[in-house]
Amino acid sequence: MKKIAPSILSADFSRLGDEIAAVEAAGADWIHIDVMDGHFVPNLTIGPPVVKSLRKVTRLPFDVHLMIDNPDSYLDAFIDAGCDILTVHAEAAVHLHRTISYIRERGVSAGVSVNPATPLSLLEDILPDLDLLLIMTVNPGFGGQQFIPTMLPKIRKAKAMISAVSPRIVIEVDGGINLDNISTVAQAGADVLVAGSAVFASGDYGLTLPAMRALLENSPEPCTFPTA
Ligand SMILES: O=C(CO)[C@H](O)[C@H](O)COP(=O)(O)O
Ligand SMILES: [Fe+2]
Repeated sequence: MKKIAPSILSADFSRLGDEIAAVEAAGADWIHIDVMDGHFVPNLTIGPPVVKSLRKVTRLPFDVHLMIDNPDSYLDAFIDAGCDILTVHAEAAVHLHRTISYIRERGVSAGVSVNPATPLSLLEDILPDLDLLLIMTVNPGFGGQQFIPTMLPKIRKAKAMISAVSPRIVIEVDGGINLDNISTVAQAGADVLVAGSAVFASGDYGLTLPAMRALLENSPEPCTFPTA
């Protein structure tokens, strides 16, 4: 089954615990947590202490998207804070294979994200070592941006690459996903759909998340990872 991962970047930061509980009640599968450092991207968000305190609120998998330079310096802090999936940007990690290997050695699923301008070919040689490939469909840094339509063929290409090499790898798509395009994005090959503003600005999570689920229900590709 395809998964929906609301991004708390667009939640009310003064009530993050309640917001997570509300999207869980409405049917969220994962909680997507955007970490920004003001260097790799021009925005600042949250760090390990916030992730640690949110860990008390839910047992849903925490899908932590690191948009930070020098991610190796912070892997332990986010793993210790309780993330289940830890994704670094290919553009930010100098020794990407070492970084991924370390995340997996620590018992956490390892993801790599690529910006819209970064070719998938960059990952060709390490693809079998990934658990998750996160394709950015906006330029990272902010919620509420428009999906970049030229990313659709990139998702299809990623699906073909992964099917040939290691079909267990999950494809996650992040940026500008809403009720109008979620079905198309899923059919292109996305297993996990991140949605921030489309969920949290919708006013009624109990309507929006089931509506997204209904649009995904005909999606043919199973996603069995992780099971928590
Ligand atoms: O990584 C991100 C931005 O860098 C966010 O996860 C993403 O933008 C989700 O927000 P929205 O669905 O509003 O585009
Ligand atoms: Fe994200």
